[in-house]
Amino acid sequence: MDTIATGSDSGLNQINSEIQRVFALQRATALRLRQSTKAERIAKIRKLKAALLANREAVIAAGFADFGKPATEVELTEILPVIAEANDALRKLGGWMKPKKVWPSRMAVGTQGYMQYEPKGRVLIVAPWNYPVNLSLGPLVSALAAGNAVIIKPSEMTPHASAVIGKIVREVFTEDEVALFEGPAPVAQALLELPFDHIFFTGSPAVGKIVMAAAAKNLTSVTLELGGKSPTIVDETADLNMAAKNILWAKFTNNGQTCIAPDHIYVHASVKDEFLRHCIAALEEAYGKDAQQIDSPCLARIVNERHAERVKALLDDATARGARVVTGGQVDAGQRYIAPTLIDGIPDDAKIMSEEIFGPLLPIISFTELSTVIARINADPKPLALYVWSRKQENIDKVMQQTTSGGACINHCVVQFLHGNLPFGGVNNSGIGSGHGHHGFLAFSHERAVVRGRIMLAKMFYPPYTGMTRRLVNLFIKTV
Ligand SMILES: NC(=O)c1ccc[n+]([C@@H]2O[C@H](COP(=O)([O-])OP(=O)(O)OC[C@H]3O[C@@H](n4cnc5c(N)ncnc54)[C@H](O)[C@@H]3O)[C@@H](O)[C@H]2O)c1
Repeated sequence: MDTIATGSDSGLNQINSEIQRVFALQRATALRLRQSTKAERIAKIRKLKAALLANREAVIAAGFADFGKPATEVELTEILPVIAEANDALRKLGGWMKPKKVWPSRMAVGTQGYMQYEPKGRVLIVAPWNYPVNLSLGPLVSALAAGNAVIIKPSEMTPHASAVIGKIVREVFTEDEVALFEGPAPVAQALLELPFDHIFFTGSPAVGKIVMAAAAKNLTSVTLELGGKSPTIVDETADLNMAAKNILWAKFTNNGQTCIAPDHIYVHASVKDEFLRHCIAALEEAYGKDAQQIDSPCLARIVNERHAERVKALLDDATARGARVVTGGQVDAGQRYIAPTLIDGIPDDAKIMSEEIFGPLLPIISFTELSTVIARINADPKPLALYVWSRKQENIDKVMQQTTSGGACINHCVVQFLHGNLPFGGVNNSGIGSGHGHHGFLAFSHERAVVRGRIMLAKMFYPPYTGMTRRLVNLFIKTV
């Protein structure tokens, strides 16, 4: 599929007919997979895992070729999460697949009820570029665990990663089981016209809306894993050294191009200077002093020129409006490099305060009243993640009870993604539904409600309706 040039109308027509052919082919497979056993699904996940490990060096090379990503970071953020997802499914799939019995409710006395987990059928996974392997193959594990036929559309922005993902998929699966179509947005749009049984999309809220609108035409269910601005709060009681190190690790891994990276920091005014000193020390320890950082082997690059310009424009806009660069700020357009940058004194109307940054810029905003921070967070679209650093339970409770976000960490950042027993997802603008572990299995399954009749109490309500029927209904209304 990747050999077809998608830039021309004829290329797009060709890929469109390929998409239709594979989608039609997957119909029979999806029907057959309804009866797939635990052993069959496990065999597929094992093969996928083995192929990923066998292609480990190629994945590392792709990460470097696409955006200069350090090998350790590729292993930590691209390979390890998929292996963890696969191992979790391998260990627990039997339990997940087993029908779950429920007690009869009062209205259903005399019956036996259970939930049966069925594969949704033919599912589409659309992935972004920032963790291309993790966010294609992670959901693929869940889709296979649930017994689906799958089409994957990776991002066109990381072509080397897409090529490796395609190679792995073709090594392990026949196209009726799992197929992959590379290409730009029109390829995704051609896929979105098809009546898939589920779409699992990871990307921006703007494209998420396009996906949901397209899905609505076929009443296809969606999981939308989106982005946004994830706020981080550091109060006056926080362990500033630990907070600085952890926040900067979470922010500058992948050069800030992480959906759950701390987007901006609210720090209590009384500890701001000390926190900044810890941040500068932590940056120097991780990447060297300001001018040396460009040569650090631990910093990835911005994915392409367009994004490098977008991030630089956010920085320029903020400084033009009076913001101060605390550290960083160096730009090397040729290398798509922007230094890890802390910015202070940003006016509220700066673009960086409303757009998802998705790059190595970290605004630091001081506060004196926690309630004003909470009000600001609640005035913005609901974030994907929220982080609070504090040793005061009252403050933690206040933040956790008065705000919302897809996920949250207290005295930690980003590890909610790695916690396989928690649902990973957003809320409204940052996403709909969730993935990972059992929640990923459920996203790709239909939870079918089944009732088996035993004692036929419903006959009390059969017509012809008599005074007795009416009295029984009234009795139920009072007692149910
Ligand atoms: N919630 C999460 O798990 C998560 C993870 C990673 C990234 N993200 C978010 O993803 C965004 C960055 O990734 P991106 O730039 O690749 O996102 P994107 O929305 O631009 O693209 C995602 C996918 O959608 C496709 N696409 C682009 N335009 C389309 C269109 N008009 N119609 C149909 N499909 C289209 C792309 O080809 C790509 O495969 C950020 O907002 C980030 O926060 C979220």
